[in-house]
Amino acid sequence: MSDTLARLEAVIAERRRADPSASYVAKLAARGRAKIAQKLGEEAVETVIAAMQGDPAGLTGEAADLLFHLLVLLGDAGVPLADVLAELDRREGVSGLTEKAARPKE
Ligand SMILES: N=c1c2ncn([C@@H]3O[C@H](COP(=O)(O)OP(=O)(O)OP(=O)(O)O)[C@@H](O)[C@H]3O)c2ncn1[C@@H]1O[C@H](COP(=O)(O)O)[C@@H](O)[C@H]1O
Repeated sequence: MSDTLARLEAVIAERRRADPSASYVAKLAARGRAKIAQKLGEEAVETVIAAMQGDPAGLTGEAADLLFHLLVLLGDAGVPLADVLAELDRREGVSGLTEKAARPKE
């Protein structure tokens, strides 16, 4: 599964340098990080809507759009996918409830 994401990360890194008139990734990169972040937010909302509508096919497509735009944003920010996956690995087996209970009191 993460092979697919790793391949997509590499494609995005390469396409960032392409002609914006021939590449969606290059066009989005040229518009800057705020635009990329806005697109990610829009895709997140569309994902939520598809889930709440009980539309599995729609949710699949929107989730793919969401992951793609997340990789575009990570690439723009210079954060490797491997770092995100390593963070998930680090959390593996630690209950979210246990982790939350162990947080310092504010
Ligand atoms: N996985 C994707 C992918 N998923 C979604 N999208 C595009 O993301 C865009 C999102 O749709 P929207 O209607 O929200 O976008 P929009 O109308 O362009 O947005 P606005 O200008 O209105 O803000 C569409 O243009 C989709 O085609 C993707 N574009 C590219 N890829 C991958 O990236 C590779 C490189 O793409 P290019 O950079 O275009 O060559 C491709 O080979 C694919 O592997």
